[in-house]
Amino acid sequence: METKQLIEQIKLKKSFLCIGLDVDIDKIPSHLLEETDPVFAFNKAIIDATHHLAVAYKPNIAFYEAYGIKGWQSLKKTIDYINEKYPELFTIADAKRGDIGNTSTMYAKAFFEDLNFDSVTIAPYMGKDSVEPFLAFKNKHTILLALTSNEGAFDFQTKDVEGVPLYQKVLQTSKSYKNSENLMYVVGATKATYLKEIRNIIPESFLLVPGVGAQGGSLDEVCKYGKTQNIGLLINSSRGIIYASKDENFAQKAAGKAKELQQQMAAYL
Ligand SMILES: O=c1ccn([C@@H]2O[C@H](COP(=O)(O)O)[C@@H](O)[C@H]2O)c(=O)[nH]1
Repeated sequence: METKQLIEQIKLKKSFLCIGLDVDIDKIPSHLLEETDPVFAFNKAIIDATHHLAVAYKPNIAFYEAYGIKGWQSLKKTIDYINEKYPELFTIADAKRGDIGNTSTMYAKAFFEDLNFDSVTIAPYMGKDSVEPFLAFKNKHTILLALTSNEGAFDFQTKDVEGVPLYQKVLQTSKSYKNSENLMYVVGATKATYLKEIRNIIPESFLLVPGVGAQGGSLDEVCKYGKTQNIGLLINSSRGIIYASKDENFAQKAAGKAKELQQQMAAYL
């Protein structure tokens, strides 16, 4: 998907909500366990109930890999369902990959060609030749970890490197990569105050912002410091939406939680 289509959807839906499909079989309603593929049944119900309130969906790949072949099949069915029924939705494989170039190319093929995601999250630690194979794909987006939402972000990401914090070095250096127009970045909602500095370096790039809801980040703070003219934000909530209820009406309850966030977002559009 081209960035301009994503921006059109944000304006149309008055939403920059990304719903995280982090499906833990122990947390889904028990009646779904009778289905042939409970994870897909859960995702399908959540997507059908919330697609008008969100512009993006982000399955975290760990939640599928944890169930082996079955998990990968559930992931494939989920992405195929979105691409066929709701092609206007932006899809993110939260996989945090990155390796030597030869291997990164195969990761890129897996997520962009075989699964047909619009974007994938990448760890920047191995540098330019580990990121550029992802950037080579037209109309696909590489979402580089910049400043993550967890406490451990302070172990390395904020440490000084040649006079600037490492996360700022990642932002600056990545701008020189080939096809850098295909870059987006991850910045945690729990680090909202850093967004002012971040916007000085990357004024227009889209940011994937996890950490509202279960991790306690504030949507208003993120918008205050990180919003651009085109919004430039995809704010993710996973557990806070998908586990709103364990009852038969779980999808409607999830839609209620998504609507709360969408209405907050509408005020900025
Ligand atoms: O810095 C980061 C990067 C990725 N994540 C992922 O986002 C979701 C957040 O889930 P919640 O349930 O809304 O807390 C999850 O998949 C994380 O692995 C992140 O939280 N922070």
